[in-house]
Amino acid sequence: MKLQVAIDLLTTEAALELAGQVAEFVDIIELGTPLIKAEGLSVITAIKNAHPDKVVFADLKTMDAGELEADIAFKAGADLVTVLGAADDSTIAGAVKAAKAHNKGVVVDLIGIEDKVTRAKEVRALGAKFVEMHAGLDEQAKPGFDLNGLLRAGAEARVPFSVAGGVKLATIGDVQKAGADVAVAGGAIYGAADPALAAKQLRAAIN
Ligand SMILES: O=C([C@H](O)CO)[C@H](O)[C@H](O)COP(=O)(O)O
Repeated sequence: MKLQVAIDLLTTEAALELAGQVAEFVDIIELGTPLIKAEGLSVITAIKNAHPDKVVFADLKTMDAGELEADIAFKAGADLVTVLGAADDSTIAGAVKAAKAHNKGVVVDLIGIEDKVTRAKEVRALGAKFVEMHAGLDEQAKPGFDLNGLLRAGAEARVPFSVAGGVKLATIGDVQKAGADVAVAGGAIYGAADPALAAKQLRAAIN
């Protein structure tokens, strides 16, 4: 299973610093949606230039204009971009078209989708490289939230998937047992007192 760090910080400077601390322990570096909104596509270029050997994941959460949005992110240096599962099939197909043109990939984020299993199969057929079983920061903050629903959906869908939703040291083993291809950890790394140690421990837990 691969490890993806989600950088939900707000400046390129802070993102570069965090990426520098944790890159050796992760496979994929995600530029979070708030970071891309704050800094623009230039943050993608800055991270790719600093870490050309890593997969750079631009969490665009595209909802429309799939081909156009994916194209500009790939041109900026992204290897993977996200499109929302709630988007029209034509939006997802458009992003996949751009990915094929650049030899890159589209990840479909199933945040907010009720029937994640059905939609996962549909978007995989449209050409998604993998789907993200995702509970966002707001959903995680609701009382009683846990990862189990995401893990069940991932195991049931039988398509390549990642899990994102507050994954931490105590839960990353469950993500791996569920058969995920990628575990995403944001707050567990960037919110830690020692992000490098947190990333190292997450990596060690899945090796
Ligand atoms: O995608 C995310 C969220 O929507 C804000 O951009 C997070 O990066 C993702 O949820 C992973 O972060 P954690 O949940 O803090 O692990």
